Amino acid sequence: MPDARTQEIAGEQTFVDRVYARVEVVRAQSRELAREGHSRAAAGPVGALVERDAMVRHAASRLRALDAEEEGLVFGRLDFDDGENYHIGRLGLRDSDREPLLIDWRAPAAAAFYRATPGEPMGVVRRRVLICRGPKVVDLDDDMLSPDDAGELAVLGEGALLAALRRARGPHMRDIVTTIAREQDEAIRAPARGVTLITGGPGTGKTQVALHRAAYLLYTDRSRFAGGGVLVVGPSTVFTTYIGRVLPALGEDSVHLRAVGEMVSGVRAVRRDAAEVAAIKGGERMPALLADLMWQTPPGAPLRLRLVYAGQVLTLPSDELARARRAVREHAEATGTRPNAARPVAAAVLLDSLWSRVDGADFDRDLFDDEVGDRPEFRRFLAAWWPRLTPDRVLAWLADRERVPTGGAAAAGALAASYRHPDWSVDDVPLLDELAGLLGEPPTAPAERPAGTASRLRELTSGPTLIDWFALGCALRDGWTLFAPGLATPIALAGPGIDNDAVTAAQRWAEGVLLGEGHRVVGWGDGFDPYGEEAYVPVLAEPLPAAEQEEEVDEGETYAHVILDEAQDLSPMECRMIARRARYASMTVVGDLGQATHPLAAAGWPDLLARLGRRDARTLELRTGYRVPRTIAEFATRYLTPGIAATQSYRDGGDLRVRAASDLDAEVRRAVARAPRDGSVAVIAADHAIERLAGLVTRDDVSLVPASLVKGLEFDHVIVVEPADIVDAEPRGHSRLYVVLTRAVGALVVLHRRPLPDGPR
Ligand SMILES: Nc1ncnc2c1ncn2[C@@H]1O[C@H](COP(=O)(O)OP(=O)(O)OP(=O)(O)O)[C@@H](O)[C@H]1O
Repeated sequence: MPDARTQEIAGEQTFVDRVYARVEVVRAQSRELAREGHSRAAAGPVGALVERDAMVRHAASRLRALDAEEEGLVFGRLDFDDGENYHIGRLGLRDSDREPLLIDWRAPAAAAFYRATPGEPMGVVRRRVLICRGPKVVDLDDDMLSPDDAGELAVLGEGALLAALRRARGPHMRDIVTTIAREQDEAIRAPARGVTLITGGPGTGKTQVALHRAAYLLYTDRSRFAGGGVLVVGPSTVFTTYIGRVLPALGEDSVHLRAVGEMVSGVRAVRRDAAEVAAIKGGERMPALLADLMWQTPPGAPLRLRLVYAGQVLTLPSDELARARRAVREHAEATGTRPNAARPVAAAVLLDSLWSRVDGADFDRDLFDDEVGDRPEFRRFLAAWWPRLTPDRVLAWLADRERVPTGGAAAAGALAASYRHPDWSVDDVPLLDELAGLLGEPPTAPAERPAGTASRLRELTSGPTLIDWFALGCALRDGWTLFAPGLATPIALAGPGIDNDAVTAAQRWAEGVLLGEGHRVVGWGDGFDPYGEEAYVPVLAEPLPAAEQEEEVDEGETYAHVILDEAQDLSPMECRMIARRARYASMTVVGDLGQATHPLAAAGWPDLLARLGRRDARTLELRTGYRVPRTIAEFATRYLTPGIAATQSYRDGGDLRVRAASDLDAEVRRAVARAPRDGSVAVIAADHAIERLAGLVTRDDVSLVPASLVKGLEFDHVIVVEPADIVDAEPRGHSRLYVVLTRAVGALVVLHRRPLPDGPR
């Protein structure tokens, strides 16, 4: 006769078998849908494409979700006081009658699974965690929530939680969907709008909450968040790799997960600059400094312009060219024109200077502009004197002390030295991003610009909006066709039959549009439309003053929700880079001021929110630490910044060994050799010591990690080498050591030859 528990397990197994059978049916249906979608597209007309895409996308994502959830698909059950019960799983499923079979953990009905307590049972009498291995139920963990049955429970699902915490850590973080704690659930399900600030000490589950929140938001409003995009930003590539599997395991692969060093496409920076350099690059003065730098004379620009016109030698010497460059900048800044769009302005200013040197009243200014402006030698000079600038090209000028007022010689030297590396640092990335916006793109030249229209189009391409063409076509069809800036297709058509009134009306209308773009039309002339057909093109006057122009909105890469992990460390420049992508986004900001190590880390959360351009946030605090056992946490707390509350460890015990050693290298070798073979092991030391230690850490299964890269990571067994070196390496060395000492899940070995550092004052 099987005991009651075995019977219960068997009962749950029957249910889980039903779920898996249903999964197979749905999987087959999804495959069929995908196949059908493909065959319809192969056979059908173009119109079927849209339908096909929607079908295939839906089927594919369903299939992916089902594959990802193979393990532990069903993990919970709630029994209510009215006799009802239902099961909770990683995804929602209906049976063949469309009745709910399994409730998605993110659904409102599943919230009670994480939140019901004996004091506030929410109608739940029993909360059951199913412990499964694949499709097999191996154990159950019940909480009876009726006060009569159980009294006060310390923690819901304690058995399952302890089992999860004791499990050896691997190279990747695992999701916690089975054991989310109540305070964590409140943070995960907080409303999407505005800013949600989630704080808590090391190991309180902030990263887990951030990732589960991303999955939750996508579940609650998929069209908004999948369409607009969700961005999760982490401190390093090591970190994003470590957490990279959690969202796919939760069935979400549409979230953009990026390290700060990977926010600019084409750049993958992993190296951090020394604190003094990071403090310059990340600082509030940098935007103004870059905005000045980009107008400076590019290295290698020609120093003199010499031309012969009508037998006269016209020369612009270097001081005149410097004056001209200032004039271009003034004009461009007044009209909101960015450097890469300002070459036509540069051409006009140079032609002005050259014209002022022409001797004789018989020459015509327009003819002069057209003739000289189109000369190859003038074009070549212009391209060299006003080259197209790229962010990396301008950023490299920061290494030139003559150009950059950085303060002391030591700081300037350190800044210059930072650019001797062959690669960019993480601290350079926000600067590259800022410059990309500041420099702008050059106006795209029409494929074949008809001769003689150069001067007419010149001002069109120098305004704040890139204008490729603005033309009124009258030969393309019977009527008129109006083309707007940058569009190859017409924005308005009229016809049939061209009469003068219609053309005049169209011109007036076009002039109104152009005025809105900040240009005054002084006449119309012959030109070509985007198809190369003859058309009227507007002859434009100077752009109107900037104040009367509409502000340009550069959409760039933006998201519907942005989640920032380890946000305490974001410098002002990093915040600007993120804020540009979060222009229309709600945000989740996650961090711990006790782990702030960046030299420009914000003094407090209001300060950080202000850097992000936000003011108010709903704040949720996580108080229980799930990673670090108490003994280790207490040791680490001596390096915690005064005034910040220590985290309460959920777990007792922990294995802490602090050993003074006269032969540190021998001690490191010994500690590595003795480290356990199961679970993850790391040796952590000051960055400058890593190369030396590489020869001592000979086991492949032991990671050697520089202190600057351990943020957000965890290991079962941690060996910390020479804490005093870690503290001395940077201004916020105590916080760095605090981060290092809070990485251990099971055991911490601290090896030192120098005295252990004192705590911060
Ligand atoms: N409810 C939970 N159930 C099981 N494990 C949990 C739970 N909450 C947190 N953990 C585990 O605790 C560890 C720490 O979580 P996490 O890394 O999210 O904390 P953190 O607050 O981001 O830490 P840090 O600030 O040090 O980076 C992880 O192994 C995580 O899986």
